[in-house]
Amino acid sequence: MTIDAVTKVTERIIERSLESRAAYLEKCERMRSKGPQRGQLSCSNLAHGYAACQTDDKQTLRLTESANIAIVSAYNDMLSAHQPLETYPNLIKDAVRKMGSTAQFAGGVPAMCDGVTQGDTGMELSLFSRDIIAAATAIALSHNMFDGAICLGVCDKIVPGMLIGALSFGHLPFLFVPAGPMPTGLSNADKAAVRQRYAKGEVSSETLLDAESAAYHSPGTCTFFGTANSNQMLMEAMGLHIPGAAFEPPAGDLRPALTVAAAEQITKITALGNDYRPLSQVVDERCIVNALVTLLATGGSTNHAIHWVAIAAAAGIQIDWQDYADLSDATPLLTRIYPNGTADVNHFHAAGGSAWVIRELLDGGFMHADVLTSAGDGPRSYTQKPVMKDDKLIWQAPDPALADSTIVRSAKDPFQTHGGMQLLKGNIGRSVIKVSAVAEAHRKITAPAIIFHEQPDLYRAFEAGELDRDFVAVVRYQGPNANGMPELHKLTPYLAVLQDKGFKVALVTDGRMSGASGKVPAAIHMSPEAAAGGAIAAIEQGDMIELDADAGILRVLVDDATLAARKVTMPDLTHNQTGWGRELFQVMRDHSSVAEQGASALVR
Ligand SMILES: O=C(O)[C@H](O)[C@@H](O)[C@H](O)[C@H](O)COP(=O)(O)O
Ligand code: SF4
Repeated sequence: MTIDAVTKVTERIIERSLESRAAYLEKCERMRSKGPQRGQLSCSNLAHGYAACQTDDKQTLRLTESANIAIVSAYNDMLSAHQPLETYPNLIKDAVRKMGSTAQFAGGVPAMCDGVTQGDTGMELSLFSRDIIAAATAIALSHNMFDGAICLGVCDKIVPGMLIGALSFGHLPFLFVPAGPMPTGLSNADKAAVRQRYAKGEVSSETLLDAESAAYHSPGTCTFFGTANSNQMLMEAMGLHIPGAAFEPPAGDLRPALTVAAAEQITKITALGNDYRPLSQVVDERCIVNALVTLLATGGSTNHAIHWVAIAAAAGIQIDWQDYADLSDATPLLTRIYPNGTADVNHFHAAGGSAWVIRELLDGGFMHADVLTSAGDGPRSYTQKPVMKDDKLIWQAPDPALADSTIVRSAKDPFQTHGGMQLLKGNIGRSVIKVSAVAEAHRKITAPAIIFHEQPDLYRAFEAGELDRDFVAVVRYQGPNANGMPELHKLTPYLAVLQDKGFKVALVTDGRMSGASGKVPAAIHMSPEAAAGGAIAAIEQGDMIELDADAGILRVLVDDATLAARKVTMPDLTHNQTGWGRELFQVMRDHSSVAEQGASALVR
């Protein structure tokens, strides 16, 4: 039985989405009704489609009795989280062939590492790379040779982009296959401490590099609960993984067994069999609410206040930040994983992991239990953890003896009675803040504004000693129309040093923060953005800004008439519109929707 607030928000979303959802489902039915995809192709199309296949595969593909599975992969050597994916396609092909079906590597999608681009120009392409990934996924699937698909991807914009692209083929079933976290190295807290010491000039860049290299040291996803690991948690909650695939490490025999299990499962759930599970039926309004509740219960990435709006829209479902806020008010915080605590995702997994969270949310009535999933039998199957027993993959409940109460809590005794995210309203616009990572003492601040138009301006002011005081950093012209809405996570060590010195500091921006950003209160995704004439552009040096995260208030203490009468001079933004590929993204900056609608140039 779902609790009232979850039911209320779900019904509100269904109501709001009636028309768009019906149109989406009609489109998917139109694609399905044409029958097995390759059966619609001409002889020439089909021959081209299997020209490079092995002879026995060609014979199988000439017929339409067995499934042909698309593999779409975000493999590259740049993302530690994606490097292990290199070997997965052949594992999948062999497993599918053993099922009497075929699999083809349908296409690759690009994947950017936000850790490599953080604070650098490349970060200005990051958000829009999600839409490029969505389009690349559609290009891979456009060959219409397929009855189902497996998507290999993990990181920030990649899973959202692949899911948006997959939803354009909602008549097909999909499974998402990750590679798992890297082993724990230098703890996230120790890494952050070295960064702060570097910001204060106390250690050399050599020492900093040693610390960063000890934190990020091998294949696998980085171990903070940022956007990538939030993706994995939400894929479990939406039933788009093989249960428990999220946080098993890349090494060892479980990971390949889970990948083979995904290959076997996808061949069973196509329209050619009798257990058809199209993506359009899995991703419905209740599934989206299950994802939001799980995000809020785990203090997941604020980027999902943008990505899941775009994903929902791709399924004809309309959600907004009030939905997040109302669900957050009703959802208990069940985990403390860095930046919301000191444990990392490996510790979380050992303490019970995704299975624990989903069990607590289902038992507490916070998640819809009666929904279709791509594997198992509804979300309840995702309350089990995979183990190898006598070389066989089986699932069992997490061991209660391992449930470390500093990392995971029951819904009856949570860390907080409300979730990790808050909607902020006021005379500057609408923004969001992740409260799960901000200490109570720092959630309320009234202080003068200091205006910045570029991240380095803040570093320079810090180094010049100009910031040793209470202030609210207003970092603007960082929205999608301005420069592609980069994450401003490089500001964290500087602001954290000032907070540790005892100053009351906060950040207000129309840009983003990383899912790994934490202890400094940051009102982000300000809509409308400065470059679109938002009120954030009219804030002047010294204006008093009031932020009350718990009350959901953010305002500049200037009367409306004065604020409206202010003349705003738009800074010259042309310098960040060319170089390092940015000229290729102008059309996306020009046509992006606002953050609260998913900040997309493709999905509406
Ligand atoms: O949203 C996220 O989770 C971040 O974009 C993350 O993917 C990025 O890599 C951070 O920069 C990591 O944190 P550090 O920069 O602190 O290593
Ligand atoms: S989690 Fe972030 S930093 Fe780590 S590989 Fe993925 S994108 Fe890069």
